[in-house]
Amino acid sequence: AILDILEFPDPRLRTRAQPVAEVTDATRALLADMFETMYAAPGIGLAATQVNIQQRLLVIDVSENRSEPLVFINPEVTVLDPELGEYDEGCLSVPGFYETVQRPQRISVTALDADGETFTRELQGLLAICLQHEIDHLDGKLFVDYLTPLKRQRIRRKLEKEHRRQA
Ligand SMILES: O=C(O)C[C@@H](Cc1ccccc1)C(=O)SCC(=O)c1ccccc1
Ligand SMILES: [Zn+2]
Repeated sequence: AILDILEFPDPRLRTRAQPVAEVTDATRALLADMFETMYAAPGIGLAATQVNIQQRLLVIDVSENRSEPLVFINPEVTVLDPELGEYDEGCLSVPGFYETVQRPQRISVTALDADGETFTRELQGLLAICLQHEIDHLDGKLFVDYLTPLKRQRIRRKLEKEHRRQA
């Protein structure tokens, strides 16, 4: 099913998600809905917080032909190279805005997969950037938090106006 994506400044986007205690069939059903929702948006990532599920799980597919789905449950990141890279990030919860954000370029991640198996993987480039963006969502953080207060306020005002118009 395609799930509703919460939009900034919805306060529910600011909650800190809880660790997944056990990966069950219900977890896998949620992951399937999140992939369907992400591909339909379209997006290259989606965190459970964005669909108002406060669990530490996320999906990513940065491949050109949308054929490399990745699942990260209870992800833990360590920075391998502190050098920062810039990328014009977008966010399905902040539709229509792309802003430059700096993040570490090379990281290692340890997480559970959809079978509940632990894995560790080194990531770089867009995949590393996207994973950090998704983990921020699980911590109640949005990419607009890295912008100046003035830019963030302008984006909030434009989206609030859009939401009023749709009401
Ligand atoms: O809100 C999200 O988490 C999804 C977001 C992920 C992301 C994009 C860029 C940098 C970091 C994280 C998006 O997917 S926004 C849409 C987007 O970037 C895109 C959509 C279709 C094709 C390619 C990119
Ligand atoms: Zn986002």
